[in-house]
Formats: sequence, structure tokens, C-alpha cells
Amino acid sequence: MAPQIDAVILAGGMARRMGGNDKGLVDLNGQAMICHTIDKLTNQVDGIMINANRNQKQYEQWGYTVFNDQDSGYLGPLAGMVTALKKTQAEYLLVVPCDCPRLPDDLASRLLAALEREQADIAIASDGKYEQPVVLLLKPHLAQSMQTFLDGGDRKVFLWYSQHKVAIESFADQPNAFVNVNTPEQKQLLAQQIAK
Ligand SMILES: Nc1nc2c(ncn2[C@@H]2O[C@H](COP(=O)(O)OP(=O)(O)OP(=O)(O)O)[C@@H](O)[C@H]2O)c(=O)[nH]1
Ligand SMILES: [Mg+2]
Repeated sequence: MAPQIDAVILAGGMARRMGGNDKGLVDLNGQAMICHTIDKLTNQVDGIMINANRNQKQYEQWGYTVFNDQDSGYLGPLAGMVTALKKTQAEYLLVVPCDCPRLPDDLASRLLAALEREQADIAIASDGKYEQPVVLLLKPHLAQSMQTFLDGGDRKVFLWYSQHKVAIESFADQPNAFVNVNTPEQKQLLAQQIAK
């Protein structure tokens, strides 16, 4: 039987480059940005959780569990991940950001294959050039290590990843899959591309 995978969509940042507008909720071609991400994930995972530090009621409209960072000091993506790792009952947690609307349809299966093939604890997606900082699959037993790292005052995702056995899965075959929307200008550009 295929192992159980839960996904967490990280929407817990301050979105300063989006003028402070909650990135997951901004409209992209008639849908909240996070809807595009949800649509990409529903057929890939067993459960979805949404991590948000504001506007929780609005995020609840999609029917998934919504939770804030256990430590709500905006300590970065690891703060959302560690909370999700402690909540999930699945064998693996898939982490994605709310501002990446074109994720691969085979994201979870390929990350899982890479992780198993390399007997790793974490599998990180790459676009062929760059590792994607918050697109990864990992094992929930890493919660303790991540918590210790955060408690020590560290925040950097790649520094924590480097403490574990990491597999990299290249999605160079899908060069646009990780287009990331951080600013109103990037959002407008993507909206035009999608509309074509
Ligand atoms: N849970 C949680 N997620 C975060 C935090 N900071 C960033 N993220 C998430 O990490 C992902 C990548 O972060 P960025 O693209 O830099 O988002 P951001 O920090 O909201 O935006 P900027 O303020 O413009 O840098 C996004 O999905 C964010 O929601 C945080 O403090 N807590
Ligand atoms: Mg971003």
C-alpha cells in the first residue's frame, strides 16, 4: 500500500513584498492564490492542512484544518513546518508554499520516490537549477530536531536541511512549475500567462 502523505500549505508569512496583503488570499484569475495550490494537491495527498497566522476564518472556507504557528513570532517557514510535523498522523509530510500556483502534478510521487531511492529523510524539489526552499517531503520524526534548531535561535531552512540526509529531485522537465509570486507585478505577469 502507498504510504500516507499529508500536505501543509504554508501561508503564514507577512507577505511584505505583496504590500502586506495575505498572499494566499489575493486573487489570481478569479480564485484565491491558495486555491490554485489546493487544486494541484488534492489528487496527490491523503490530507491537506493550511498554516496561516492571520485571516484564519477565511482560510477555513475550503474545509481543511487551519492552524497558526505554535510560536507566532513570524519566525519563518520552519515555524509552520514544525507545527504541521507535530500535527500529522501520516507517514510523510509534503510542504509547499501558498504562492506557487503551478506545482507539478507528480510532485508528491516523485519526491517520495527520490526519498526512498536515496534512503533520505528529506526530499527537496529543484527546478533543475535551484533547490526550492519550501517544496519538500519529510518524515514527521524530524519534528524534534526542527524544534531544537528553532529553540536555538536558528531560522534558515537550508541550514536545518543540511543536518539531515537529503535527496534532491529535479523537475527540470517542468521549468515553470515553481514560478513563485511574491509581488503584485509577478502576480500580474502570471495572471496573463495563465489567461493565454
Ligand atoms: N508559517 C510561517 N510561514 C512563513 C513565515 N514566513 C514565511 N512563510 C512562508 O514561507 C513561504 C515563502 O516565504 P516568502 O515567499 O518569503 O513569503 P513571505 O515571507 O510571506 O513574503 P515576504 O514578506 O515578501 O518575504 C510562504 O509560503 C510564506 O507563507 C512564518 O513566519 N511562518
Ligand atoms: Mg515566495
